[in-house]
Amino acid sequence: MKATAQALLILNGKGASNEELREAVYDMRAEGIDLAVRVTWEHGDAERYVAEALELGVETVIAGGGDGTINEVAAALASSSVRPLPALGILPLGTANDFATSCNIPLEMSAALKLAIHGRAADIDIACVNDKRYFINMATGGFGTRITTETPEKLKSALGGVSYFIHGLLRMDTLKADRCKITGPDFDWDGEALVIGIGNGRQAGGGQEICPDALINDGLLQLRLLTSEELLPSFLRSLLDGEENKNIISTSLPWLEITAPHDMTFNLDGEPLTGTHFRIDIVPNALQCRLPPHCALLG
Ligand SMILES: Nc1ncnc2c1ncn2[C@@H]1O[C@H](COP(=O)(O)OP(=O)(O)OP(=O)(O)O)[C@@H](O)[C@H]1O
Ligand SMILES: [Mg+2]
Repeated sequence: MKATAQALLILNGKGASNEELREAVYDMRAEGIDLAVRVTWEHGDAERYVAEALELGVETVIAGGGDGTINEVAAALASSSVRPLPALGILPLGTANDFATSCNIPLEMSAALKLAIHGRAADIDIACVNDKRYFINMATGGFGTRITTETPEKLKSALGGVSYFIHGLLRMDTLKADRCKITGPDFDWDGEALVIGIGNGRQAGGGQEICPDALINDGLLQLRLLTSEELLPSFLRSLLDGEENKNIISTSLPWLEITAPHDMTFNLDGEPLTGTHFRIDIVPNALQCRLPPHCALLG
């Protein structure tokens, strides 16, 4: 008979040398938890390990990494037809950890691993893009996109989440508005957008609350648009002051479509997708995720 693991941890190779994690894994095993660990080297590895986890029939698949790693694991689970699906656990080991932080998941390894294995699983939504890609946290276009795709690896590891913000400010000269059309149920907008945030979760770019009203279990996406009549410095100021800004359009929708005359790049949980047409649908209750009882993103 095949031995079954209770949990499989899919660890982004960038976090493989973390000693605190190693101890937390050994402690968990000492408690009798059958916890297997797999380490990724590049994009695509996580998907194969999710397939292995489904084959093993584990109760929990744990994504150890940043938003990109959570994205790969969540997408592989959401696109599977296996039922029941294992629950998703999260170990924050990325640079910004926007999803984990906004879900109040502890950053300390042993507490995070305990939650990932023993925590209560809540139904959560995921967003599907063009029927093939997914995001669990946020899709950003415009300014935010350039920040996250162009922040050099070295700056990222030296400064952590703050580096996105600083680097973004340094590159303000390269900022261009994207002309596009956005439609959804009872929603129609056409114009120049500086920043487009589509949130299942709330924050991106290392702690910036782009979609402050988003919930991960309401069956909706919060769309926030900064139109280009606004100058960026005053936008940043209004973000800091929490003021209402007349050039920010905000609405919540179960789906939306974006079309642009030229290629636009969206960042899906920090990983880029370029095209001229994006159809984004929320998939309600697509996954079960082990979250703290005080998770701010559960409605
Ligand atoms: N061993 C590895 N070394 C470097 N990159 C890897 C490795 N394994 C996977 N990757 C890549 O890492 C990216 C995901 O990184 P992830 O988002 O988890 O961390 P991060 O970007 O540092 O954190 P955050 O998104 O929270 O800022 C994916 O593009 C994936 O292909
Ligand atoms: Mg990332």
